[in-house]
Amino acid sequence: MGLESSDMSCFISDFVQKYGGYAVVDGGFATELERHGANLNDPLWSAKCLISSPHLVRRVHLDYLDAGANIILTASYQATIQGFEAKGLATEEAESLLRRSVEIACEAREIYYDNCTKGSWDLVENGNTTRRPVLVAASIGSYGAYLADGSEYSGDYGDAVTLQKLKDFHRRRLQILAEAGADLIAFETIPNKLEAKAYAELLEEEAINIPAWFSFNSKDGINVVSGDSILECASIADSCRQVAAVGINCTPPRFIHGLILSIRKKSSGVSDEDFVSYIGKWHEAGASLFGGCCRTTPNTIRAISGVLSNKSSSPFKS
Ligand code: MET
Ligand SMILES: [Zn+2]
Repeated sequence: MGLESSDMSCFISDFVQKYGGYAVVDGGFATELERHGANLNDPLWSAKCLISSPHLVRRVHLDYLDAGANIILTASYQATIQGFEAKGLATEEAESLLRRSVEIACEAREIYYDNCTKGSWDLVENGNTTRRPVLVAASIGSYGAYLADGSEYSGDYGDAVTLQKLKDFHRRRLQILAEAGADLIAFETIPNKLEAKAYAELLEEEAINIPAWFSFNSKDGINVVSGDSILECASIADSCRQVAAVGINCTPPRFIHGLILSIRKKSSGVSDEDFVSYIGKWHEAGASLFGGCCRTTPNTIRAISGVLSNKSSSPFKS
């Protein structure tokens, strides 16, 4: 898929507008892999399953689709060429695993579509029934995720990590994932301004022709984890023509409302009840993409999907 630049920045808003004013994103991928018995105690974390158990990756995508997600994120969050090479894989093998992460998500989507009993997920559009669409977002985790030292939650990479170093680190993976057949790129758990800038510059330099979303994480509800201003981070995203949405992930639900108000753009987002009790407020604050992250499960997503579909039948402020 390739889009004109104006189509890219409106891609998410057009999508949510067309399908009821919101979209449901999946929840914790690694969390659900572990629930199925995967041992992710490894520098590759969830991406380890791309090597050892691709069937489980497909299973987890299907769990989230069955739970009502209509945007699923690939298992590539912690999949990096450098990380695979550190395991002894050749560069070509590493690159093909990245492509595989997108293919597996697309396969799960096909299986899901095939299994949908007619009527259950159909939307009526201009009098015709259409299939409820599912988007595949290629996940890109931050440099800190590759380091596997928790620095995606501090945003502190040290002075040696420059803008150029981050761009060099991310460039090839971004190129591969953008050409692998995903509908969009999901940059997740962005902990600082520097990395947001690196992504924005790479999207431009590489002329990436699918849209992207930027998702930051926060531990105080005010700034991103590094202490950089969420507003400054969001404006880096805003000024990039390929960025179609800005949001928050892997952040305690109690912080999300304030952050949405700060960002004033689109947002994605731990007991299930807790999580779900916030959804209406987040929607009213202007968010339109709702999902989970670590420690959320298909049950969380089912509950979110339920709340939103009930709400959309009543007048909804946005
Ligand atoms: N999409 C990734 C996952 O759910 C994001 C993790 S945030 C540390 O495993
Ligand atoms: Zn997370």
